[in-house]
Amino acid sequence: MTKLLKVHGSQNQFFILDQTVLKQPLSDAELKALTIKLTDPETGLLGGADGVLAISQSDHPGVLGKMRVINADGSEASMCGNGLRTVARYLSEKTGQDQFKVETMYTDLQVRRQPDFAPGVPAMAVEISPVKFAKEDLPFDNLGHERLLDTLVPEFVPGWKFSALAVPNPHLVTFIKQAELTSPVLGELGTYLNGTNPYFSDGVNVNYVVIRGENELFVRTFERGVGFTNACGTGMSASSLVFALTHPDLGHFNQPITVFNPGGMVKTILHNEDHKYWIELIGNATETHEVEIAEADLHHARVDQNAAKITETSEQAAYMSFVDQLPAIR
Ligand SMILES: N[C@@H](CCC[C@H](N)C(=O)O)C(=O)O
Repeated sequence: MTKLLKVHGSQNQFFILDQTVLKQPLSDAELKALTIKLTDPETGLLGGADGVLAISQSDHPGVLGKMRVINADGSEASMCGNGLRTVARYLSEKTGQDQFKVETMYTDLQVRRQPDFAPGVPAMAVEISPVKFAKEDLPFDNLGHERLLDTLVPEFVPGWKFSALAVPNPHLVTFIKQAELTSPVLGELGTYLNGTNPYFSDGVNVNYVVIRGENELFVRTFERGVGFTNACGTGMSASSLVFALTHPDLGHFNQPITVFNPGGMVKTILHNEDHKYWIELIGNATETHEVEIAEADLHHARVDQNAAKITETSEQAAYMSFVDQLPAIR
């Protein structure tokens, strides 16, 4: 039997699959098929998830493992901030190390264990980088701009300003009013830019941001390959940076920024070193269930609830106590 973990960062939910413990690692096609099946809210396990985080060995010196991010629709993302925290915790507990690097699609990222966010809520800090604004790095096209930074884009929503950045997965950030958080426009724009469209050929994660005060935001994200999620770690990191660049009176570098989201809260810290931006993302890394399943079932994307042995941890109860004491997160 093989063990999968059901995990979340701000209730952005994933299954962790450690390919290094399998007799035969899943091929890319098997991984895609398994992800689509496992994450489906109807046919998946435990109500599905937003993606699968697959861990394999890294051959980079001093790096403890490699993380691949497979979105619920089977597409692959270059990074996942909430997911990286949970993979970092898993590798930390597997190896007994508290500070190390994890390989991701484009770069090796620093991670480190943090004091618990709240009683029973383990936390990790992860590096989000590199950060790029050029249109080729997202990519986007046909907008008449080389980059978007608080730029009116009437093609998206008349009167709304947008910023575009890769961290390194692609993000759009727009500041909206609290009352607009429930507008149908949010889902319509996310769906449009992640379907066939002349602007973002590879799709884009769309972050709707409400400024709550000094160093304080609320972010709702429509994720590429998924749809609306409870939270997006790279999205909250990208939104924090755009906040400080466009509202320097309210958003500050080198100080914790509190970012509320529909699934909870994280902290971000913005850095500008040698003219390069990077962001520290700090938040929970919660393991809610262990799933024991036959390796053959993983290879054949058979995720029958009855054929898997599922054990719940006590961590979700602790996480919900933490969320319950947060100021309104909607
Ligand atoms: N939820 C993630 C981002 C996952 C990838 C995203 N859907 C993409 O395709 O870029 C996060 O926490 O960063």
